[in-house]
Amino acid sequence: MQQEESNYRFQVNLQGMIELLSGHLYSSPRVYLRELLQNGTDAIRARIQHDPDYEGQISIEVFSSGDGHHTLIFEDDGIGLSEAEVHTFLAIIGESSKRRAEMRDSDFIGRFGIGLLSCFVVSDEIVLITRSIHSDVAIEWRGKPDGTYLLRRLEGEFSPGTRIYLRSKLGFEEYFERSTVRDLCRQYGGMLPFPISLSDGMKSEIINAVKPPWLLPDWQHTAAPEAVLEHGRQLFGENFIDYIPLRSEIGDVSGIAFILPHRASIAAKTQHQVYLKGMLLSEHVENILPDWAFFVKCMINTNDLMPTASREEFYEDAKLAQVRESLGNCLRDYLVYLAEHDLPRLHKLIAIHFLSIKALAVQDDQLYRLFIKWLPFETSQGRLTMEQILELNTEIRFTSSLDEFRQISRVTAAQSMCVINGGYVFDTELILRLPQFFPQYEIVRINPLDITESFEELTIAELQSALAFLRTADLVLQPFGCKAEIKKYLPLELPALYSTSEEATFMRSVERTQEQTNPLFASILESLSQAFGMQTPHGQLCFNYHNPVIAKLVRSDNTALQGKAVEMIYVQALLMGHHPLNQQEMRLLNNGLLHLIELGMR
Ligand SMILES: Nc1ncnc2c1ncn2[C@@H]1O[C@H](COP(=O)(O)OP(=O)(O)OP(=O)(O)O)[C@@H](O)[C@H]1O
Repeated sequence: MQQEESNYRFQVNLQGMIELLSGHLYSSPRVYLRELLQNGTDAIRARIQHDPDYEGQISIEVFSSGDGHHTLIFEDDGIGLSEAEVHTFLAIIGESSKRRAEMRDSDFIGRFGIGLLSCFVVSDEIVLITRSIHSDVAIEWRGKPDGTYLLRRLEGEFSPGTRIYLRSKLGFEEYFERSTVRDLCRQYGGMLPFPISLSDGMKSEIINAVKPPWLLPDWQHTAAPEAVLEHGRQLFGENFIDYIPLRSEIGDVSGIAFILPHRASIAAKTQHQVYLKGMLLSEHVENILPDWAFFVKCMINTNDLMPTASREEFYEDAKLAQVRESLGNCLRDYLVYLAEHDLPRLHKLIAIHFLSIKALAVQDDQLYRLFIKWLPFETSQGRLTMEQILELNTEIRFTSSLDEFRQISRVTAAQSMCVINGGYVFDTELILRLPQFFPQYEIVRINPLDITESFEELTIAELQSALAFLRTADLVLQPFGCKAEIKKYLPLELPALYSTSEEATFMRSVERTQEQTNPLFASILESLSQAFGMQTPHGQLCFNYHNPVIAKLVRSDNTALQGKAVEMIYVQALLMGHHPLNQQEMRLLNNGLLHLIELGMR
């Protein structure tokens, strides 16, 4: 038997929708004012499509009724709504007049048809009085969060436009206070092109009268640089060192990038203030500039990027990627200009923001060629620019990790050997690219174990006298996976140098974790170290025969003293190389110290 089929319609539970929006889509109840400002602006822009000379405005009034509630009246003299439009656009969630074919939708900020619902987060009723420019009749619409609404035609004279009345919900009064409304209007609407007046019945003010100079046409030729920087200071509270105008035809983007007066971290992405068609989208947009541009803070307006429904970010699409590239090019062109025409300013910038420039030079040949000379690197002879390094050396030596650099920086410095620490971000990549631009230089990666090989050997007689000591040292060091060596090197004050390979440093950290972790993980790590074959010695302690204490120790016939001294020198060498100590080594240090104290007291 065939069942009869019936057609039903989906229903929307409006209360549920409001909870969804307020709990998940909107970051705060404050956005209700943003949505009102956006609808008012869109309505004026729609009216201008009919009358290009029209100059619209928005006015807001706030007052408190004696019962503790507050009321906000929001009025625009935009296009208004007819009775039929009220039924369609206000009563159907998701309907928006701004996606209609007859409207030039690129003028509008709204598009999803849900923004007005944000008013229910702060008010139990939305009362809207509107008259369309195409109709003589004004309509009153009263919407409730339970999904019902009342509609009536109003008698009397009304000029075209829309007025919205909101009464504060219990607990949401603060969002209606004059000072809050003023701050929110400034924050969201400070850059809107139409005047926004705010009044509390006693005092009235235009809250967006003063605009930043860079929003004026031709500002680059007319505005004084100090005035631009001063405006940046007021906006972001920083004394920026310079600014760069930004422009991208794709996305119709314009704005300004201020150069930060302090070093910025790559990890903490700079957040920019971004506007969409003059309305603040967010003060925390991170993805509008390339990753390397962490030395600037921007204020940007776009007329042609797609906001997400929360209206706090942009869709990560191909257009956004192109905008990012164009804005990156503005910054890049500025740097190139400085390199060619204004070196003092470039040096000032590099002194603070060399990391950004390194990030850029790594991926861009032209910038590499332009900037590499002035970029600073840490070397065993102190901080030097690449130009200074190239002047002093024909062979460019570097270590690829900070650990390795720390192991050898003191000894290499003492032999007047320049070794660059390639352990910092971008540095090894920059060094490896050198031969591409300076083929006359040879690049050598230094392994700390190689350094000891270049030290002066002991004479046969000296070596014979040191054999007993070396045997004792080997016995002491064996449990620590370390073998003893003895050579002559500078600086004299250094008694011994601990060196190890990168893999062995890794294995030391595995061993330390093994000590601290639970038995299961420890056994996994154990099998890992076996797989790496790390049971054989992986470190080397090279004693310095030039050091007077070592020379004496080698000649001593007190084996017990020699053993204790080797333990302490080993731990000291580890600490000097910034190698963290494991439990066994900690014990060695503690016992050794106590032993010394005891000796002193005897
Ligand atoms: N002040 C106003 N003047 C004229 N029409 C308005 C006004 N406010 C709202 N509307 C009408 O109500 C519709 C729904 O508004 P709502 O704010 O919910 O969504 P939207 O602005 O279209 O899109 P979005 O959700 O992206 O903000 C609008 O498309 C518009 O037609």
